[in-house]
Amino acid sequence: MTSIRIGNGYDIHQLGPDRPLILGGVQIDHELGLIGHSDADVLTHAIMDALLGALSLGDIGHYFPPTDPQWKGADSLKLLAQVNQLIQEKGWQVGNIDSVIVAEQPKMKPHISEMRDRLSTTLKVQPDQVGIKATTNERLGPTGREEGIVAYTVALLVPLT
Ligand SMILES: Nc1ccn([C@@H]2O[C@H](COP(=O)(O)O)[C@@H](O)[C@H]2O)c(=O)n1
Ligand SMILES: C[C@@]1(CO)OP(=O)(O)OP(=O)(O)OC[C@H]1O
Repeated sequence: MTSIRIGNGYDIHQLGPDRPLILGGVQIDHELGLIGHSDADVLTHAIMDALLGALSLGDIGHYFPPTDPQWKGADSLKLLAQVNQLIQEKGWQVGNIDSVIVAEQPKMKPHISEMRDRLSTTLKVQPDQVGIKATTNERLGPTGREEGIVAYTVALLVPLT
């Protein structure tokens, strides 16, 4: 019987005007926001894919199709709560997750503590089980040109106790 499972997740969303910038469930003041069918919370999407991937359960598009009007403007933290429920029903829980946000602007550092609080509450774990880091892309490529924001996540699952 396997006693740990690992998964990884990646997502990218385009930046544009007249959209909120929501990352890890936290709305951040910025002149541009992320474009998507849902609230386009790229960090929470990467986390969901990492959790699903750890149990070979497919990806978020399978559970929340971007073609389904039900998910228009969806609060991604609510989707994460559903994914967390699914992994718990399968007998697993989050051991820890670690994410990187790639964004030229704005500075994430002032918001990371609140993101960790919101995500850990949703995942029913402690904030120290949710790592979030940020980096610029040194002005290189689409993220460096501020055309979008990327997030990567690695997740470790342990048996539910
Ligand atoms: N959107 C961002 C990007 C970076 N940070 C913080 O700045 C540090 C330096 O970033 P470099 O890309 O120049 O290496 C990084 O370690 C983060 O602490 C940030 O808060 N928000
Ligand atoms: C959660 C969903 C729901 O439409 O969000 P989107 O904003 O479409 O974002 P994307 O990461 O392109 O695909 C995931 C979707 O399942």
